[in-house]
Amino acid sequence: MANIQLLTVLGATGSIGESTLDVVGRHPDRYRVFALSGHSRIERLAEQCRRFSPTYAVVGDELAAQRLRALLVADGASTEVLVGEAGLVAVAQAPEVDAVMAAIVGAAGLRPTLAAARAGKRVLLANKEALVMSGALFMTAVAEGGATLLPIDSEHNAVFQALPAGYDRRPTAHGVCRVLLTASGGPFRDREPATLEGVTPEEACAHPNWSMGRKISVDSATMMNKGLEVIEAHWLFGVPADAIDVVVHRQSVIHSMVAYADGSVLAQLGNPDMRTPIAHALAYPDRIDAGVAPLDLCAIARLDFQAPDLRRFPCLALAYDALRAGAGLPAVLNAANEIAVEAFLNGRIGYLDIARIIEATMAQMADAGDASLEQIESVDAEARSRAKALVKTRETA
Ligand SMILES: NC(=O)C1=CN([C@@H]2O[C@H](COP(=O)(O)OP(=O)(O)OC[C@H]3O[C@@H](n4cnc5c(N)ncnc54)[C@H](OP(=O)(O)O)[C@@H]3O)[C@@H](O)[C@H]2O)C=CC1
Ligand SMILES: CC(=O)[C@@H](O)[C@H](O)COP(=O)(O)O
Ligand SMILES: [Mn+2]
Repeated sequence: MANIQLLTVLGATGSIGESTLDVVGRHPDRYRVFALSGHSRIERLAEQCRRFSPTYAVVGDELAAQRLRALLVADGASTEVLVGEAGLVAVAQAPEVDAVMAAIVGAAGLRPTLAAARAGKRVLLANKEALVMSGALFMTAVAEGGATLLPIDSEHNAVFQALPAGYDRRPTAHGVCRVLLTASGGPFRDREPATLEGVTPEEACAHPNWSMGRKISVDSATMMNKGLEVIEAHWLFGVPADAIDVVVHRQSVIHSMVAYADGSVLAQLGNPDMRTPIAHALAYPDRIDAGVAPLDLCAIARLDFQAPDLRRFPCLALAYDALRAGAGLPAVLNAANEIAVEAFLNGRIGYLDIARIIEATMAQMADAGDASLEQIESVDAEARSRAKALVKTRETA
């Protein structure tokens, strides 16, 4: 029997957080929860505290902390409530913690995830934006902190499973030629761009295969999600942009592939349920029950593949551009995307404005650097402010 692992779940109230707690709840003999974090869903966080009795819960501000404390006192719970980024960093790097699930959405997760890496934790990385923003710095933190980095993103978890044991980010040394990331194509994969001007946030969030938070659902619709994943794959596996392909595979059954020098292509398959990569990373190298139904290939019957249409999905091309440009451009891309997606979800701009705003922000910040965390955060702040100004011009257009 493995030792009991003590876990911090950052972003516990979200889609990945809930799936993580579902898997953890199936294995009380393997996992205990040290800390949970939430942001707006305070009642849900209180319910999770009731179920998992963490030592700490973290929320964004003092008002939310007061609400949570009142709910916990009514339950007679002993969970202590911490506040803000300092609280997130504290529970990510606490000496007692073995593993940190990094499942906050967006740049808000950067500092706590970096703290977990620097403290040498087993980092279960869902928060792809943190890695996209700070790639070189983040991978240095993992190496210097002695952390174990395990990908949760379904494609990267699949690639990790298809790579040889002991893979050390040197593709040619291991006979790895290409990484093939599969993409569902999202809800608009069969639509002509000219028909997308007036699509609503609800339509964009209606992913054909996965149930996810709203930000990543819009990213899947624009295929910026795949663009972020190309950059994520570059940093995780040391593969250059030219050796990372995107293959549209509408069934989301093959989660990604690795092509080798001898012509072999290794794939990982499974039902589209995030509890599989979560359970894989939690238990690695063991295998545990994730509560996921077995894959029925005969019922699925066929698997389709096609090349992505970059005219239909300009965000994917912008992400390749940012990766090839290097330095701070991925952080600019990410920040502009976060602002544009939020504006779209709030009904302030149209769907097609998302790519236009990102492209214009990147053009304005072609010299952005990434030499330090402070520089990355200042690039992030400047890109947000420029993207917000562009949102204003499109709002009134
Ligand atoms: N969902 C999925 O299947 C997949 C997700 N990912 C990645 O995982 C991450 C999480 O995605 P997902 O679970 O879908 O997102 P959700 O929106 O469902 O959850 C996000 C989590 O982050 C919290 N949060 C939001 N804003 C802040 C903030 N400013 N400070 C601190 N915490 C905050 C939310 O709290 P609250 O809800 O209380 O407001 C929630 O716990 C993303 O980076 C996404 O790209 C990767 C692969 C698959
Ligand atoms: C589940 C997961 O990992 C998501 O990132 C998923 O990949 C979204 O699907 P597409 O981006 O392929 O539409
Ligand atoms: Mn993914």
